[in-house]
Amino acid sequence: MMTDKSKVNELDEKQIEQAHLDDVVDKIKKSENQLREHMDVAEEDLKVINNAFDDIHLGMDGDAISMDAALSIHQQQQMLDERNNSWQQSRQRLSILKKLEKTPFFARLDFQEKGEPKRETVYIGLSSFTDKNDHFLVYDWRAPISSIYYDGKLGDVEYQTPDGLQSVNLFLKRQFLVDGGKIKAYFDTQETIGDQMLLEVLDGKSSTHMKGIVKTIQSEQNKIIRDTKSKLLFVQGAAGSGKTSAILQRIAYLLYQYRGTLTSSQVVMFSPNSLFNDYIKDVLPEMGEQNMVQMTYKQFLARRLPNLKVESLSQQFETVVDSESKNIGKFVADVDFFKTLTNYSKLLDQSGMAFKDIKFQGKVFIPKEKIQEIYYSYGEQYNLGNRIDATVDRLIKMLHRKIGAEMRSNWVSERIEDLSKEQLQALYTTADQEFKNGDEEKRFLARKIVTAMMQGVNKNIKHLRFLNVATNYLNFLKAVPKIVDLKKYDITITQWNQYVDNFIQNFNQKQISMNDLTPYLYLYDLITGKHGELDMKFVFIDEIQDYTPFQLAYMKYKFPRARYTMLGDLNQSIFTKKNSQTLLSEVQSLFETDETRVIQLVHSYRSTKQITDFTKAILTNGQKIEPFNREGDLPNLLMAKTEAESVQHVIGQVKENDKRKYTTAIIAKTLADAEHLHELLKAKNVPSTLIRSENQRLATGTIVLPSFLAKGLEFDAVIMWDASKDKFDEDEQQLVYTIASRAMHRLTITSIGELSQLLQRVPAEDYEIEQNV
Ligand SMILES: Nc1ncnc2c1ncn2[C@@H]1O[C@H](COP(=O)(O)OP(=O)(O)OP(=O)(O)O)[C@@H](O)[C@H]1O
Repeated sequence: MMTDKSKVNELDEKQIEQAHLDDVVDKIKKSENQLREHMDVAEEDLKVINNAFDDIHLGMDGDAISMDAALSIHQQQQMLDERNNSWQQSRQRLSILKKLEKTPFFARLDFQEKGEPKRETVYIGLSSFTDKNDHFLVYDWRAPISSIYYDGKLGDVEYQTPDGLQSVNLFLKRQFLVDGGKIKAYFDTQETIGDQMLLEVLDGKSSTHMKGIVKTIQSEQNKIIRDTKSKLLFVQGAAGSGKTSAILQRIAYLLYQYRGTLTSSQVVMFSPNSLFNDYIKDVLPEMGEQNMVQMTYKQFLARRLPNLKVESLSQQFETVVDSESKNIGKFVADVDFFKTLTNYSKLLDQSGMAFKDIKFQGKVFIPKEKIQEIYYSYGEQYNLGNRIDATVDRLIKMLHRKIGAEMRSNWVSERIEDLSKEQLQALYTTADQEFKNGDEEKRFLARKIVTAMMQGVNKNIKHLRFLNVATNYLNFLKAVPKIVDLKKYDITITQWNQYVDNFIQNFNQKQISMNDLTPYLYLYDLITGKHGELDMKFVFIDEIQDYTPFQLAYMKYKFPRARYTMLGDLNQSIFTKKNSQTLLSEVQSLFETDETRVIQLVHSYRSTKQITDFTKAILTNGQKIEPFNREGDLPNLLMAKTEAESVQHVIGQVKENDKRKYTTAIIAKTLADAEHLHELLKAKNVPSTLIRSENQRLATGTIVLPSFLAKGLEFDAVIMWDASKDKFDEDEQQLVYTIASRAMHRLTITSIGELSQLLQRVPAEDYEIEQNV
């Protein structure tokens, strides 16, 4: 209990803080005004320069341009760029100040540096703000000193500065809840970020876009955010433990830390699907930073093979694999297979590379045997990359010689004779081009015609179309049983041959599976000698459990100089199923041990304690999960006898959720299930939006979506549709877990007839059964 006196003190204290906040807001507003004036001036300048530009252009007659005018244009252009930049910067700063104006700071630290006589007080906010004497009124949350807000306890603490470790004695850590410039409450906390503040934040409603978490970053998350040493930072985190949140803050941190040397285009994030991209796209801009490059792994690869159709998410998810194919699936997804392919490519240095004829007008122009001869005429000191460059040079020279020969062929003379006046004019360099004699003119025209005709051949050579990548890949697949002892992987020769046949069949229909796509492109890169993207500095891979070790090895090859942050939840492997448990060790094998750091996040922040307890019980052999203490209803199970009854249950639950202002996502196992349910709801006049593909946007209101699109997302309320007996196989517990763990406040399970075996093992006290709703 607080005494009356301390209450009075607290009131006074709050007023003092409010007065300070008002003062800071005042200064921010002044600063905004100055910026606006500055922008007005820059805009005026831009207009003046632009007008002057027009004058110069008007002053130029014809194409004769004087040296003076050229210089003047150059100067004007420079001035234009400068003013433009300064205008852009002011605009950016202004938008940050606008945010700061609403919540100038969210924390305060009182401390004394070792060896300094005085105590200091600093305030922490979204961005630094200084008054005119360069005195810091607010420190950026990413500044070195701010880390003690997230990390340490009170007392002696340390933080990292550019000059090394700094020790301070921390007396006070205060958090503010600010809304519209008013301090609603403040909490003094002893430890790291207090639970009270976090509870306030987590109790809020979900939206179609993710929010930032700067005010309440947890100390374990802070480790991820501020790591600048590791080459590989591997984060295993339970569902809802803030992995995605932490990496977005990490990107903001890195952009701040390496300001001037790192741009947002040197940071790439691979995310599970495009829906998810849309979901997180506001987080960085809201922190005043630009978004990184963002794509899905499939987009990254498929853009290179526009003529091949790559298996879709839904196909990938719904393909039923028998145990034989599982072994092969595992084998071709492994790091060992990556190494096998790498070694095979070295053999191609000596012999065996397959080529295609270069054709011209449907006829063989340079036969593949000739190309092969050229290719292997280069000695051992050549590798695949410069061997191909040398071959291209030779082929282009051959092409030029062929142009000379071809000019004398009959079809060229005939073509020249048939040329109309207009066509002739188009070929001449100038309208009144003169020639010594008819022969010279004919030669000129013949060269023009043949060169134009050969343009295609020229392009094909330069684009390496003479390489037969498909045949090379096929040769490799066929050679596999000779290079690898397939028995070790429980694969028979017949099974392997069947697999190769399938690949061919698919390929002939211009289709390729996700599993085959990466090895195919890897071989492509090896034989064309393509370098990776050397400029990429940070690569983030979310939902790592859905990648195969082969794919990760390939990424490392594509971005050889980057630092990697990989995060995921081995409990949520919905595409690779059980194989993922060994993923960590396979990934680690790609990096040096002393460059690798593994961090585990075990606290789940998304869901109420009741929901987390329920979801935890689904996993028989899962990673560690600890619920955060936020209370809510027990998950409810609605059991129906018929489908019609179950639909009524869903409708009833949606209504109840609506009353509580919860948005509901109804998650069905497959796309077909989701479509079917959507129809059933429509027939009952219950409005809902069906999310059918990853290219759609999340809508507000009730949505229906298949499980594989729910990845990474969260909703106030989740209804799991049709968790009936035999709906899920034993090895699909991770999928069931993923679906259930999307719920923040309310989780409902429906079943028709008996309940799924996977849910029967959840202890009865973890949920309520409602038979007739
Ligand atoms: N430190 C924090 N402060 C406030 N909210 C947090 C914090 N950490 C996580 N959250 C919230 O918890 C929820 C889950 O976070 P996030 O989506 O980042 O988790 P995740 O580990 O990526 O989950 P999943 O693996 O299930 O996709 C989000 O609503 C996020 O805002």
